[in-house]
Amino acid sequence: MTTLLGCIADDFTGATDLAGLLARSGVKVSLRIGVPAEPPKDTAAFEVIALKSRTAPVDAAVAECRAALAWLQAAGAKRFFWKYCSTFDSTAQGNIGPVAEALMRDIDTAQTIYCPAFPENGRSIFMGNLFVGQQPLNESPMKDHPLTPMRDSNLMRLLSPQVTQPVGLVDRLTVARGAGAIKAALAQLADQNIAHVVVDAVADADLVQIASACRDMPLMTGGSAVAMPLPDLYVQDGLLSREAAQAQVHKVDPGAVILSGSCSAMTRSQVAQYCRTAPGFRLDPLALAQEGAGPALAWLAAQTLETTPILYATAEPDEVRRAQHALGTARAGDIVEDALAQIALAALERGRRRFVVAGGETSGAVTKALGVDRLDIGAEIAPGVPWTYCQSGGHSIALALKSGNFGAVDFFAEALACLEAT
Ligand SMILES: Nc1ncnc2c1ncn2[C@@H]1O[C@H](COP(=O)(O)OP(=O)(O)O)[C@@H](O)[C@H]1O
Ligand SMILES: O=C(O)[C@@H](O)C(=O)COP(=O)(O)O
Repeated sequence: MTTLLGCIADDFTGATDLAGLLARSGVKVSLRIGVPAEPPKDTAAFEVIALKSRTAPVDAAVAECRAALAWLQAAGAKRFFWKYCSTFDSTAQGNIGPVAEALMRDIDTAQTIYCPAFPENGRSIFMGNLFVGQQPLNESPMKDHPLTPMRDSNLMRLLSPQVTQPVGLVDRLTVARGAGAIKAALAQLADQNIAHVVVDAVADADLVQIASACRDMPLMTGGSAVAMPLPDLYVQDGLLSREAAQAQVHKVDPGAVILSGSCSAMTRSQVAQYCRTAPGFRLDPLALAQEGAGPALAWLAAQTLETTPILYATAEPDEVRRAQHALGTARAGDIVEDALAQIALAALERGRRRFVVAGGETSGAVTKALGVDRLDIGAEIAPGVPWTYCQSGGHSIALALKSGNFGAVDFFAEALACLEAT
């Protein structure tokens, strides 16, 4: 069917997060890995294109997102959603702002909103400041992220250097007055030529009002949660019928592996918890730089298919800094991503069909290595982390791509149990 909402996500965990939240309403959501080479065919009402552009050079990220936009326009979409991290992961150069401005130019629209709030996962925005739980972003563990350390909590200050046009705010006091007040505030800001508007939200009810106010905007931007109300609003508006829904039921053989390249605080606890009861192999970037992934691959080969081993580069911030100092930040990340990608392929060759991957960049590397081009969305393990199903090397496989900070401490065991139960 004609695509109603065309979504572009800057990383793969973000894409499954968004697809999972849209799918909660029961509508069909299609998730493509990278910009499809073929013109649109068999498209869904909600199309999500997953890119690995979060930490790419600005020009490359902009070019890739514009290509994704062109594909979604060819699929018939007139409304678009630019999905980035609920912790606004970006550098002073981008890529959130430059991509938004390029998309606005191509779509020919003068204003967009920025709302990374995700209350279910503890991300809220008040007076333009982003909080992670009770901590301002810059005091949260995101201050130590290996690739995009977040050292400011103010979204207007973070966004301004990334864009050429003025940045404004619709604050919580306005949002609390509902969709009409939000619309009026946006119109007033548009009269002042404010192109980029951060919108406060501290609870799901705020997001419903924001989505309601902005549902006809050609471009919305944010985390997944502000897009979640859109399917129901489109149904209310008569744009979509519930019949579009289709349950995704897939059978996937057993044999699982857990791969973690996330160094986020939550992933560190999850890895430590899982290692208490399961075989684990720690990947050290310095050792990988010298001897490659050989020892990890040999270790994996010695594990029986009945156990679910974990291979992880997950490390404390001081260890990450040591590796980055010795190897350079980008190279340290690439070495780890490359090793985990090789390990994923070896696991597939050895009969493992269920993959739990922690980390957005890591998920991008693993998914690319597995040659996956389209994912179906399955059961949600934790808010923002669904199981997904796809084909790799002629096999049906299941992939759970976990954002660094998502999931509870038992996430890995829960993910495996969730798949058994479906
Ligand atoms: N021990 C380590 N030292 C340096 N970099 C690491 C280490 N472990 C993982 N990395 C890199 O850190 C980055 C983590 O990013 P990502 O996978 O997106 O996780 P998250 O979802 O937590 O942001 C990846 O590029 C990964 O390769
Ligand atoms: O919005 C979010 O927090 C996630 O969907 C997301 O983008 C996570 O990125 P990583 O933490 O890098 O996995």
